Amino acid sequence: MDDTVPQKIVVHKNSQRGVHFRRAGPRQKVYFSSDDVRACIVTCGGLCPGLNTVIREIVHSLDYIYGVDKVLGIEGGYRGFYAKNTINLTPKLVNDIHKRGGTILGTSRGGHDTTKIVNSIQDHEINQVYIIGGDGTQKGAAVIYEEIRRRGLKVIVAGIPKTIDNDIPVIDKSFGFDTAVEEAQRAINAAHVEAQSAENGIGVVKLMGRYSGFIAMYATLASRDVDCCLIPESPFYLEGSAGLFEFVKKRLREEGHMVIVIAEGAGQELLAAENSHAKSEQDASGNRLLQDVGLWVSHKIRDHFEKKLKMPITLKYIDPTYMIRAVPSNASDNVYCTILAQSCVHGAMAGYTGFTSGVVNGHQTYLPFNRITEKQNKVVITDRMWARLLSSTNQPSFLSTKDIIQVQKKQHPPTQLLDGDNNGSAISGKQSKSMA
Ligand SMILES: Nc1ncnc2c1ncn2[C@@H]1O[C@H](COP(=O)(O)OP(=O)(O)O)[C@@H](O)[C@H]1O
Ligand SMILES: O=P(O)(O)OC[C@H]1O[C@](O)(COP(=O)(O)O)[C@@H](O)[C@@H]1O
Repeated sequence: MDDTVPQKIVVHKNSQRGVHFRRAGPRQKVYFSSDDVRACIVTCGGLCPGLNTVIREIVHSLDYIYGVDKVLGIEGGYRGFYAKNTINLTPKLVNDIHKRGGTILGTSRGGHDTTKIVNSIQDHEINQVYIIGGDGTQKGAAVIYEEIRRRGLKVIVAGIPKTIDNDIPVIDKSFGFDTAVEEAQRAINAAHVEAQSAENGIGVVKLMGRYSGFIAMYATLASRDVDCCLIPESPFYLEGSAGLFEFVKKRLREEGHMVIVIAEGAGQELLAAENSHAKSEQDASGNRLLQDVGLWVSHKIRDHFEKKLKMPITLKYIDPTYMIRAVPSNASDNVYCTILAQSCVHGAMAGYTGFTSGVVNGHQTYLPFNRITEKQNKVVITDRMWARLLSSTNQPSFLSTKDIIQVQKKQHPPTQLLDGDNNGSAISGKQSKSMA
């Protein structure tokens, strides 16, 4: 490895602007002339609008800006390095792909075998690896980077963070999130039309958000047709005077119809309590598989109103989750993907490695992988945005004063985001993943 440039990454809180970065530079420099670059791109984890746009922009930037024309696409996620063929990515081939959802390279969960992956990188004589994916993927990228260093290879590893859930910390937002919020409006609108047209009509819409309710929160705020938004960060309950059933009854009495938006990770503890023998299952990457809370809450509401209260309702449950995830990125996400991809290529061509490309407080930064994998971004239910949502829907907060104090303690740990300080207190929704 040629010259090593150790840099201290300082992250501090600035009262005006939140988290702010100084000299957030990665550590190694690995220089190449354009003629020598042989790059590859891989996409891993769940789908997200904008993946194709990022692939397109990496290929275009490498070719148009730096004259690099040897770019391989690794098919099918990490396991594609050792189990599949590669494809040559040319500017012409990728020209129109941003108009399509998904990823032209394919993706997968599990299958991260570091030795096989790095062997394959060596066999293909690849010296720039662009890795697009969520926190699991970026953890995988960090391991590949360490193995490359251990073997003393002259190979750059650069990441671009992806998750539709917007739960990657530090960065301003994840690409694809805006598109997801926009697309969710169509489902909410359909639920509203259905509910409005029936007697005691209730529309229930499930949106993605495994551990965080950002899509549900922003989709609710954007729509104005939503009467109640339920997210993983804000536990809710059904019975009692401040519970969901009572609120539904009140809204039906006042308005004659209502719409509930529920993030897929909400209320999982209620389902688990009812189903205590059910084995908790995981996907190939070690992510917990969720039970269908939308279906569950729909059944509960039906049972309560029709069987217990003998009150007729018309409930329609809409699950648009995969339809939302499959759409192409919208205009603003396309621009955002372009910024991330171009900056990532500039970083790699400037010789940096072991970084992921992200926008922080409006500034393009290169972040070490661990910065974005050590915790997860969550909706802070004692912050203004959630308060705005509560005011907008006028739904119950489902919280007592004691709960609020506990939430504040949990969500505002005393330590600031200074280097090394937050490792111990990191919250991880995907703890101790088992590798496939
Ligand atoms: N801790 C880890 N170390 C190495 N690889 C990992 C780790 N966690 C996940 N991966 C790999 O990253 C890929 C994507 O992870 P996954 O959790 O499915 O999606 P995401 O990247 O969107 O979080 C998978 O191939 C998985 O094997
Ligand atoms: O694609 P799968 O395996 O069904 O996973 C669905 C999950 O993927 C997500 O869309 C995003 O998860 P990742 O960030 O891990 O890719 C979640 O919202 C959802 O729970």
